Amino acid sequence: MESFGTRLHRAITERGPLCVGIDPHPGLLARWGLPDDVQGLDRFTQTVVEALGDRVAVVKPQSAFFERFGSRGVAILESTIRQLRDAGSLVLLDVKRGDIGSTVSAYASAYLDPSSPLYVDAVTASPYLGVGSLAPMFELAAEHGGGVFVLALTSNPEGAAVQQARTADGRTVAQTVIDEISQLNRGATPLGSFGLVVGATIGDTGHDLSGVGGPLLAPGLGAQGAGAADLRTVFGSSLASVLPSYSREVLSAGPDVAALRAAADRVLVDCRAVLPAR
Ligand SMILES: O=c1ccn([C@@H]2O[C@H](COP(=O)(O)O)[C@@H](O)[C@H]2O)c(=O)[nH]1
Repeated sequence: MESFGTRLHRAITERGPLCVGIDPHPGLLARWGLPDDVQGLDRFTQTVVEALGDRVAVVKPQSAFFERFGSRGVAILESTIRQLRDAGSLVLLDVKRGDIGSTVSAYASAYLDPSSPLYVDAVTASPYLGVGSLAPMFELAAEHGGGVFVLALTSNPEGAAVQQARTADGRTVAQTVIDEISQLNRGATPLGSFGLVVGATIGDTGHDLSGVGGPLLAPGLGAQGAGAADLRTVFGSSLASVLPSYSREVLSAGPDVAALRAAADRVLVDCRAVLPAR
């Protein structure tokens, strides 16, 4: 079975280095002329699937915006995941899960076991109960060709106080996460299956990302203020591993399908101007 890293590498080669998030904010639903209810959510996600499912390498539904409608919202998330995968996108579910290991096993089954209704190609995970507590996710991902993106240096301004705090050995908390994930990817080619989340908003923090060997998801572009040019400052010599991620910047072009496609094409051109050819 092909690893997630191999599948992601191919998707990026074929479709370009871009992840687009599905974040149906109430304000976006209103802007699209849709009600803030389950029908509005369904119409919104159907439109994004139609516009981008067959052209963007990775689509990242933000689970919170589906969960806020309860079981009917989660049912729409399930069908959205299936439709995106059928259309050829890799689906990265943004859920930022993390807990003690025995509970992480259940999260792993929920998202990374192919028999689950919420089965996706990859998930986001929080390492703040210890990177080791995420081991059940790493194991199930490896078994079934899935991926895990672990938060390292998040795009929000509050993240730095925790993530850039120094540990007893002098490394930052984030650097310890980076180093542990680098170990997991050792020897993987062309790309490891274990990624990191590093915000495009954080500037030059001096962290060493050169040995990660897996994808570096870069949210914070567009609505949070970072632009493609900021990727150079944040990632330096690791630019070749970056997967830029945009949500509101692209989604605000809807509901017209052609306009959504044009917005995704535009941000991809911006990113290609900065990232090495892949
Ligand atoms: O550090 C992080 C980690 C995750 N996110 C998520 O990405 C999108 C960003 O949406 P935009 O509309 O492009 O701002 C959203 O789902 C966040 O929860 C992040 O922003 N930063």
